[in-house]
Amino acid sequence: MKRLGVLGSTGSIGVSTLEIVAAHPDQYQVVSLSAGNNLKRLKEQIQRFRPQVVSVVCPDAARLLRDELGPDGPQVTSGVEGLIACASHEQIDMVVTAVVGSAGLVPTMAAIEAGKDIALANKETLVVAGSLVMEAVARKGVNLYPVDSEHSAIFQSLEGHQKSDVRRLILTASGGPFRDRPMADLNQVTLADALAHPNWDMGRKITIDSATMMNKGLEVIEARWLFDLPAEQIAVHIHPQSIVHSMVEYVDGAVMAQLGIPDMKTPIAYALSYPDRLALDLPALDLCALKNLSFAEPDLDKFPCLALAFQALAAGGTAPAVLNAANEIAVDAFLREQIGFLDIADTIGRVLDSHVPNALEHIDDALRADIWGRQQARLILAQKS
Ligand SMILES: NC(=O)C1=CN([C@@H]2O[C@H](COP(=O)(O)OP(=O)(O)OC[C@H]3O[C@@H](n4cnc5c(N)ncnc54)[C@H](OP(=O)(O)O)[C@@H]3O)[C@@H](O)[C@H]2O)C=CC1
Ligand SMILES: CC(=O)[C@@H](O)[C@H](O)COP(=O)(O)O
Ligand SMILES: [Mn+2]
Repeated sequence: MKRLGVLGSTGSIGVSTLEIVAAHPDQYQVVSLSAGNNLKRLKEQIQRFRPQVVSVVCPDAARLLRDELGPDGPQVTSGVEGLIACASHEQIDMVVTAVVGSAGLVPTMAAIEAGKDIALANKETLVVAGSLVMEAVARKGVNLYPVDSEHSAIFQSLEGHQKSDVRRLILTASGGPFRDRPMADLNQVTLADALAHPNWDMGRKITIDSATMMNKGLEVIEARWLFDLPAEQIAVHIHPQSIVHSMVEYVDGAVMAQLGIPDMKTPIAYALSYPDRLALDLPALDLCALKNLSFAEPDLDKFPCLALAFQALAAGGTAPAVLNAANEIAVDAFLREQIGFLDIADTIGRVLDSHVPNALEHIDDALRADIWGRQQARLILAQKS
């Protein structure tokens, strides 16, 4: 029996994780659940999974929930302290980090410091402080398994091989909803257009990241830290079908890939059950029905966010944390329909260009850069309105 903490249980990854748990009650038990503001869904999950501790963002919501659940309910916590409590409860073996954004960093670090294994969906954690997170993982001797589909594919394609034999990692990208739109049209696209991902059903923030291709930029930085390889050995290929989830090219020319239907349950389950495989009730990949699997270089002029991510990775130190912070603010403004699609990349580029990176020696350096990047992005957005 593996005992789980699920951070971000009310979101897309969180719900898929709990569906896997529900299908394998003899193998997984839920110790903690953390939500943001979706109390209705959290209450349903509490009924179903009977956790010992839960957290929500607002203290007022926590008070209401505590009153409603009564003395027989779980411990109800809130804010960052609540996330930390859900990440480090003594009975937890593994924490699934499915919170969105840099809010995932502090609880993920708390889980690592408490000796928990990590199933990492929250890519922003590695973007903001990858070197520090991976140093903590090594120091505490815990396991960190990727949930992100591309990184799970690379993890699987690396099994049984040596890092020194890798020529490059090839991350596949769908290209998002605007892959085939002329660049000149991108100033007119709507929120609804950007939320219409061609292949994946995901939360709103990552769906916009896919439309700008910042998602792939964040994933390049995530791969750099997860697999300890420099940016020069990480390539991105547009693969519209999202069937080949990513690849590893070896020095002898062999290319190892992982294929599957685009459903996050497969990589989530592998992170939960590694090195075993869980039986999942998913449709098989119908190889004979695949008429075309294509690959192409990304267009960095049309998708400047991807270039900005490479720029931040090359700058190092606090630059990726600033890139991520500016992206979170700009995407939030786009989701509120306060800015246009092209304003996202413009804002991030201007924030990044005004940043002089500092060294990342402590988690506080990353958190300070995160705050600074948010402030700068808000200033730029205020000038736009
Ligand atoms: N969805 C996918 O297929 C994939 C997602 N990922 C990554 O996984 C992470 C989660 O993505 P996804 O599930 O799509 O996102 P969702 O938006 O669907 O879910 C996010 C979860 O985090 C909670 N949350 C949001 N903000 C906060 C906060 N400040 N403090 C605490 N909790 C918060 C939400 O709570 P509530 O809803 O209750 O407000 C929700 O439970 C992201 O980092 C994403 O990049 C990676 C690969 C694929
Ligand atoms: C499912 C997953 O891992 C997402 O990160 C997905 O890859 C997004 O698709 P894009 O390739 O369009 O960014
Ligand atoms: Mn991904």
